[in-house]
Formats: sequence, structure tokens, C-alpha cells
Amino acid sequence: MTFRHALNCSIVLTDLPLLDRPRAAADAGFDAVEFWWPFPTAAPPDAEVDRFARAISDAGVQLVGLNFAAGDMPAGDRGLVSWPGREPEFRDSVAVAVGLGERLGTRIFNALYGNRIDGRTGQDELAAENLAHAAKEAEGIGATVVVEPLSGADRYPIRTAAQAVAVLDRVGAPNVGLLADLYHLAVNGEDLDAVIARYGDRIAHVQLADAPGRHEPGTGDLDFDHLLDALRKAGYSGRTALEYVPTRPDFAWLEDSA
Ligand SMILES: O=C(O)C(=O)CO
Repeated sequence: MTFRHALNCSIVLTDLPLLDRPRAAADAGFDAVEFWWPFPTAAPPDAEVDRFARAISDAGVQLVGLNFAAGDMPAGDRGLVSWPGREPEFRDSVAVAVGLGERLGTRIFNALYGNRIDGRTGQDELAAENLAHAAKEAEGIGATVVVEPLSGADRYPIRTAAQAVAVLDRVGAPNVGLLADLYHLAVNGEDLDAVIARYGDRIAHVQLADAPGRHEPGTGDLDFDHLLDALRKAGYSGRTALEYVPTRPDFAWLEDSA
């Protein structure tokens, strides 16, 4: 069977080498995947980009979402967008991501905002400039740049939907939107029904994991049937992506809900 959700292959299937994950996702029944920035540097050599693109197309899946370079995520970095001095890397990764998007049909790019840095001012102004640049590049292929509220990162300043939407308003481009990761929003104390009702028309991408725990839907307290229905009623017709830390190696749990 084919699952309607896309699979985030940066947090699921992590026991496999990165380039084997699209095929494993396809074998498991997914027709679409998404990735965090999949390269060790912001400006990977063409051959490395080609290998990644081939892994996606050879697997026969669609790459529906891709994060721009976000720094050293395991070390705690959460994006370059507001990081003074890292503009060249951010923009290099925008060029690579948009090139991949053109090849593979990817239309959602996640621009993680970046942590606050002690003693630095002007981070929000820089973020607006970097996001405007990314939006302009993405516009060329009909793509959207999304801003994501995160939990679990003390120095990451975008924690609520309202904060993300304020950033989008500051950028003012037509092709920027809210990434509603229902797990992060719930953990940050957001009323998800209220977020969907108020910001439904700003949501450009949705990610799912249960809360608490960030594991597969069904392991926590969130009512996904209700939330997905509310999203649909609010006019959201995009993809939903599973971005969870697995407690089990299989996807059988999804069969009832897919
Ligand atoms: O860092 C995280 O938790 C994310 O969801 C990145 O997209």
C-alpha cells in the first residue's frame, strides 16, 4: 500500500546510510520523502549533489521538502538564517537546494531561523534579509520558504506560530509560509486548534510526531484524526510529513490510519 504521508528521512531510517533511505522509504510504501540538509558542507561538490539527486530519483520517490544548511545540528545549531557571518554559507545552500528543487520537483524549503548568539544585535534584520533572498530564489521555481517554530532548543527564538508569522510578515514575500510541526507547537504549549484556526492560511507545510516524546502518532496525547481534519477544513491541501523518533523499526502502525 502507499502511505499518504511523506517520510522525513533525516530522523527516521537513521540506521541506514543516508543515500539508502529513499529506497527504504519507497520499499516501506512511501511515495514522498523530505530531508534536513543532507550534506556535510553548505556548498557540496556537484558530484555529491548528483549522488543525492540520483538516490531520490532512482528510488522513485518525490522529494517534497528540504531544509537549507542549518549548521552543526548534533552540536545544537538550529539554522543559519539569523547568524551573522554565516550569510555566504546560507546563500550557497539556498542555491544548491533550489537547484535540487528544480531537478526533483521540491517546492518546500525549510529555513531554520538560528539560535540567539550572546552579544549580537541585528539578528532579526539579518534573518529578514536572508529569508527575502531565499524567497526570491525559490520563487523562480514556484517554491515556498517556510519558517518553523521549534521546541527543545533554548536559544532558538521562534517557538510559537505567532512568532513565526511575525517573521513572515517582516519578510513580506508572497512565497513564505509557516511550517506547522504539530509536535514542536504542542510541546511549546500552543493550542493546536487555535493555531490552525488563526493561521491556517499561512501554513505551507505540516510535520507530525506525537507529544510528549516525539515518537510515532499514537504514542502520545495528540488527536491526529481531529488535527488533520481541522487542517483540511482550514484549507490546507499540502503534504504532511512524518518527522518522529521511532520506537519501532516498522510502519505497521500507520496502516490503520493511512
Ligand atoms: O531540529 C528539529 O527538531 C527540526 O524539526 C528541524 O527541522
